[in-house]
Amino acid sequence: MSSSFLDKVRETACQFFELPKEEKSKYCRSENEIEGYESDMIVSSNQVLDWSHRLILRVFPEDERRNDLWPDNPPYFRETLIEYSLKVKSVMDLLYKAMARSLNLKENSFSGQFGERALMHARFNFYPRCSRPDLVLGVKPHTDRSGITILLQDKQVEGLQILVDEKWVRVPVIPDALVVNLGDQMQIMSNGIFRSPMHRVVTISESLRLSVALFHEPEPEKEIGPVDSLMDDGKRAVGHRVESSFLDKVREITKRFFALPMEEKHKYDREANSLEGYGNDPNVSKKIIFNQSERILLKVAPENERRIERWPCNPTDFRVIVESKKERISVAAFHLPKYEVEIGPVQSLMDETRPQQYMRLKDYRGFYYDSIFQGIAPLDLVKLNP
Ligand SMILES: O=C(O)CCC(=O)C(=O)O
Ligand SMILES: [Fe+2]
Repeated sequence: MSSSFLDKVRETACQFFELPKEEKSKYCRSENEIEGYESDMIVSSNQVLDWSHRLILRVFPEDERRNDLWPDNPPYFRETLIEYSLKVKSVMDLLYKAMARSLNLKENSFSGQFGERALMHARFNFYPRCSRPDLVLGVKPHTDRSGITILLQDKQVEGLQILVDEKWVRVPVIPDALVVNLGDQMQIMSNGIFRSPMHRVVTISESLRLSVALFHEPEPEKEIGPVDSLMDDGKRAVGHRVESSFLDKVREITKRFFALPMEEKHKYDREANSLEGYGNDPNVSKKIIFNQSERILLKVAPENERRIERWPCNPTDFRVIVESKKERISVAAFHLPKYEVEIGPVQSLMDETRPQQYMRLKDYRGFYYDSIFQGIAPLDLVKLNP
């Protein structure tokens, strides 16, 4: 979608919210209905309100549009929303397929659950300036109930935050990027592998903020559920398609190896200049705190680079187990670019407002170990203008 088209969507929404109150109230939400225009801004002592105005409209199925609630003003509101929704829908279709493929599922495992009459709702959010941002939120913490939500954020003003490990993390404004959020129904269909994150919108006193969210969800009569192959007997998620009995074996040989007497484990010791073998953190700096843990690190692929003499023969099935599912367990877990290949930020993720943050580089290992010597985080070594 072109930058100018996304600007047009924002502009259209803005023009609606700028209409006089009486004009907007023609489209007011009635009690017990979802669609229409509404604002939560009546201040009440015992109700926690959202500091926002919003307009909610069902866009699909087409024959369920409440045309009486679609604004006539600005005049191109309708065509802009329809064009935008169709474009977003095709992005969503791609995402459902890609997410299924990433779990080795059939492409239609998720999209096939939505039905012919899947719903798409548009929610236009308008957050006025707020003199006490410490007291109110733009939107209270919630998860979306959708499959996927695609959010067009304000071009300049941040506000969205996501709860990650019990901390609120800001979602940055990247002009012309769309934010993809997964909703509860995606969490259900993926048997908990894809999460529907808790998020909220904070208010600020300096500027108003606008966002347009499109929510896509299955047709209400259709039963949805976790994709069969994402469940094993104990109904645990095994999206990686490795049977849980095999995972138990991996845990067991790992435990048995570490339970061996020290002399036995020392046979596989890491040599001074090598990463592979048994040991703990290389003791290279006084500044950093070492992990109090033992580990054994083995290169599994490429196959001809394995140092087989470092692979334990005890427990006897160690080599067989590590080897037998190599692609699924070890390679996927430690997948690195080839050391000779230069990597760097993707060009289209950099612009004037978000200049290049990290240098282009080859063989990150060098930086990684240098950083241990210097007692700093490795990413700080490769960050530009820290
Ligand atoms: O305004 C935003 O950035 C997010 C709004 C939101 O979470 C929602 O409409 O569900
Ligand atoms: Fe949301």
